[in-house]
Amino acid sequence: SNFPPGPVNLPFVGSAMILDVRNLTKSFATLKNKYGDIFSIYVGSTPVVVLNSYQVIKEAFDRHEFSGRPGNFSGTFFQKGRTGISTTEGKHWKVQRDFLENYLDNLTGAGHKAVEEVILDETTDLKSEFSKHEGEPVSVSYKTNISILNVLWNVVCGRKLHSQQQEFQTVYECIDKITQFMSRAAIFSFLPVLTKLLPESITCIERGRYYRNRFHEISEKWIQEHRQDYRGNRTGDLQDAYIQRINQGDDTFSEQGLAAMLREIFIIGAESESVMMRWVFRILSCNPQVQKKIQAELEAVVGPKAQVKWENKDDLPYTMAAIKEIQRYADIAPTGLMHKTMCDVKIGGFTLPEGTLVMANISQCHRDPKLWLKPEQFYPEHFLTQDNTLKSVEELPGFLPYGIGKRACPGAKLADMQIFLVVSNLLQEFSLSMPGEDAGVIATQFKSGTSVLRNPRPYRVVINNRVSS
Ligand code: HEM
Repeated sequence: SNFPPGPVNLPFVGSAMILDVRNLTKSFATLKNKYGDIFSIYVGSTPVVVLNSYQVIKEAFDRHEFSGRPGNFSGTFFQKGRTGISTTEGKHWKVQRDFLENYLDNLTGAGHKAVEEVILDETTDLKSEFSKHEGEPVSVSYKTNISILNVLWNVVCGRKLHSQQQEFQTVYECIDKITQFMSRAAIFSFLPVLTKLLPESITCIERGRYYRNRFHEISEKWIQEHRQDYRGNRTGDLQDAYIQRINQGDDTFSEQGLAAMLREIFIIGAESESVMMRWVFRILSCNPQVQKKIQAELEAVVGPKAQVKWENKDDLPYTMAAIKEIQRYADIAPTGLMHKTMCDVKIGGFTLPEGTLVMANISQCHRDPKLWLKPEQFYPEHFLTQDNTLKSVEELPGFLPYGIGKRACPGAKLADMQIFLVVSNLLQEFSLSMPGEDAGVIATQFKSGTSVLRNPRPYRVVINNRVSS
């Protein structure tokens, strides 16, 4: 009876008639004006509570009571059930998540040199690929995806794969097809009956299942190979560290759990990084003045030839501000992943029963005129103080590219490091521009959806060597 208010719930379609499903955040803005920061909508017959301001999102997601996860169709489909981190909750989720978070914190913290070397190595390969196509309009996705996959491969398997190798190509194809399928299938979480009613040509479930099964076989094969290599005294990569926990008999650690974690890293991690890099290249190529400022700063601080290192970031406030502004402006996960209440909870004067689905309107935070001077524009100065130093996290409420609280992305530091090293080292050598016929409109392919990443509209970029041009 004390449930958050919202628009009318119609049989079968829920609130769909009044929501613009291709631009959910626009509909949420209208509903926020009518109902306030906390309201509810119905997706099919399922109520979903939507949180619409930084304050309520932070208040909720910092609390364990909001750390549940619904067993949604896409997540459980690709994992063949609820396993790993993103689809589990309670003790299993906490232990598995702590393991990944600690592992990645160590990797990107004091001992970050090893992973930095791997990223820099990939950046060098990327630069030589770009050199081959100087002056031509090119699509950068495939090339950047190779370096993203190779870095993740190194983290989990301790080795690099050549992009020409069959195994690499198979993994690439599986990730591509599975993520495409999951984004299309998000609606089945709320209307599972559609999987029975619609023909395969629309649901594509058979195809999704085929790639899902192939990826399961591959992840299980990696573990068998690692097991055969492992002598109990090597803690080089993530699999070694995880196998050590299995051998110790630690609760919730198993080969199946490791396989699920590997799939999650490659599906959630690689795809998020890939989408973010697509925005990086698009936004930078449309903003030559910002590139010039980054290049001037790099030249003054690091010099024209020396490789930019992670430790340089503290002396490069403008470069860091531009990268953060890309993350805000791109707003790749407008509603993040859905949460669920673990018990009956109270928030903002409302009562949410145990098991209520909760969605954060992250776009609202990234576009809030109370938090950002020019919310609809790309403006790196959002992240700088008046003295041109980088603002601290405390000065940036509403900046949530990785979510917030108990479920915030455990891969954030690794992704930040990779974006910084790629952007800074590339811009030192190259400038990015738009092909002549490109009008420079920065737009999304689809405005937004539920648990779906926002991609930029397909584009090409011209890469010019700064010395030769
Ligand atoms: C630019 C890159 C990335 C972005 C923007 C991003 C963003 C996000 C967001 C918004 C969430 C949902 C948070 C929530 O549920 O409230 C999330 C969850 C997650 N991310 Fe990332 N992510 C990125 C890269 C990565 C990488 C590289 C990895 C792994 C190495 C990773 C692994 C995960 C996992 C396992 C979860 C689920 C956490 C949980 O349920 O406790 N992500 N990410």
